Amino acid sequence: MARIDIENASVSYYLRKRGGASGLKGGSVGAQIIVGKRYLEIAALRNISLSLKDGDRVGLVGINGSGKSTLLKLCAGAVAAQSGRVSVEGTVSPQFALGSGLRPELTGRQNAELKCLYMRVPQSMVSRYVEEVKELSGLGGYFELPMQSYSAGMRSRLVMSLLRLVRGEILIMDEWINVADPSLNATVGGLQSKLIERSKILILASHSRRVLDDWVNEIMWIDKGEIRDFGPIGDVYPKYQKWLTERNERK
Ligand SMILES: Nc1ncnc2c1ncn2[C@@H]1O[C@H](COP(=O)(O)OP(=O)(O)OP(=O)(O)O)[C@@H](O)[C@H]1O
Repeated sequence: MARIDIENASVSYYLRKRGGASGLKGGSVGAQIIVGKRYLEIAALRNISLSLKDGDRVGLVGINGSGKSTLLKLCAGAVAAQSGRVSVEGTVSPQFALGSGLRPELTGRQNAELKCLYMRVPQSMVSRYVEEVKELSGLGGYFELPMQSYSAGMRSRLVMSLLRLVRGEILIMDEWINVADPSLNATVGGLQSKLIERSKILILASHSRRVLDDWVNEIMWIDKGEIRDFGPIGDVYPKYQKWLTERNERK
């Protein structure tokens, strides 16, 4: 049984203030910037409440900077709420930031081993998983060379293949991964589908209606760090789309 219960949670990022406050007034995207004496506060999420249980498949929509990734991070325990309550039952497997923490001086294999550590892969399964990452990546001998010797496409192959390390009951995805190389696309797509089918709760942020239609049944619309609407995809998505169109016309 997996559950996510969030009550009235707010998350802000704090930045040290440099220079004056002029020019910091709102743009058309992003959270409100609150100017303090020494710090700037970016109020990324404000009073969020939600309750998810087994079988829930939720898509997050919202324009750039509305707070989708921050909400995913909150559910994954990667950021803390400054106020409110967050309770998560079940193993969480974030798919976001697969490429973060990789080190160019290490080989593909060493990076995959390091990633196993970050993603809490049980020790007994590490060598099998690393071999599977190697197989998936198609990098062959390059898997044993430092990542700094890879081409951009080879690096992205390594990152995509790390998807094999994602496990858990609660699957948290920041965008569906589409790979530039068609020879890897079907494999990565298949891997993502399998992960979703096995998960108990799915939260997927995406700007693509097609991806959302395929995988979620409910939509949460986030705007300036607040939940603007939450419900069946057929109800909420058209409202969001209409709002987007009107917003673009006003520009
Ligand atoms: N590490 C950070 N430090 C400071 N501010 C941040 C940080 N991460 C996000 N923010 C700010 O928090 C707000 C919400 O950002 P978030 O990344 O959650 O939005 P998003 O909806 O996922 O955006 P996008 O669709 O562009 O990926 C934005 O105003 C952003 O500038």
